Amino acid sequence: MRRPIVIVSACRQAVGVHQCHTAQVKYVDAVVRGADCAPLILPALGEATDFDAVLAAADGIMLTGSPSNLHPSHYAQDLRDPGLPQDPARDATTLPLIRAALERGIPLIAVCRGFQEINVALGGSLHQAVQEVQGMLDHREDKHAALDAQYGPAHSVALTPGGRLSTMLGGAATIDVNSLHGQGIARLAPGLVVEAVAEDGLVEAFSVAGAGFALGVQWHPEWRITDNADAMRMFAAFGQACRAYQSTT
Ligand SMILES: N[C@@H](CCC(=O)NCCCC(=O)O)C(=O)O
Repeated sequence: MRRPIVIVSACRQAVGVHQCHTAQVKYVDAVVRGADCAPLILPALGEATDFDAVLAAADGIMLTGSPSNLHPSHYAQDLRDPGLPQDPARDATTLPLIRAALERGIPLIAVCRGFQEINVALGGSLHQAVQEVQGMLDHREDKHAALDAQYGPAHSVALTPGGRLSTMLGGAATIDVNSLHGQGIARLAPGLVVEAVAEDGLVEAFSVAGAGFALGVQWHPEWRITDNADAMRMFAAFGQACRAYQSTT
């Protein structure tokens, strides 16, 4: 039997003088080495995407992180800091893709921006700068530190007892996670089930109620995935869900 095909979301950004569709190697590697699936990078074509054709080929979807932010018009707010990177082509690709994938029951795993995209696609909202919200921690990385420090453990999250993520991780109550984001969940979308929260109450992981496998995390399990037993378990469970979905099509 062939490996399940996992669609990996891309960003649209300039590399040198040219516009490119980009997906970081670590996200693609997580699909290969963590989930044992075959990745296909989906360009950020927005409305020009043939969603039916893409979803007919998909056994799973991986929504990646990105330095860019979702445009706040998608959750009815004005843009507070135009200096931060935006990616409207990615917004116009991933938001409809998420809704259509959930309708079809295609397994989803989402990291950081991808996690925020699921919340917004389903009607939730974001804090545009978590660190400016009273009582919240600064969840951003030190951009001057070495990469291993930026992606190293930053804080713990409490997992929902008996929840899908805790169960996936052998009943763990807390895990240490890295943290590289300025935005975060403000209003949780209807239908999302909290799977983990940070010390300041920020929702850091959720699943989608009633969906076969649809898990989003605010942290980066894909970083050095083969060295991270929890991350390998998460992606193995995702790969299993993709194989189960593939067997039904
Ligand atoms: N820009 C958003 C999303 C954060 C995010 O996805 N960070 C990842 C950065 C680079 C990487 O892909 O590793 C925010 O700031 O909240």
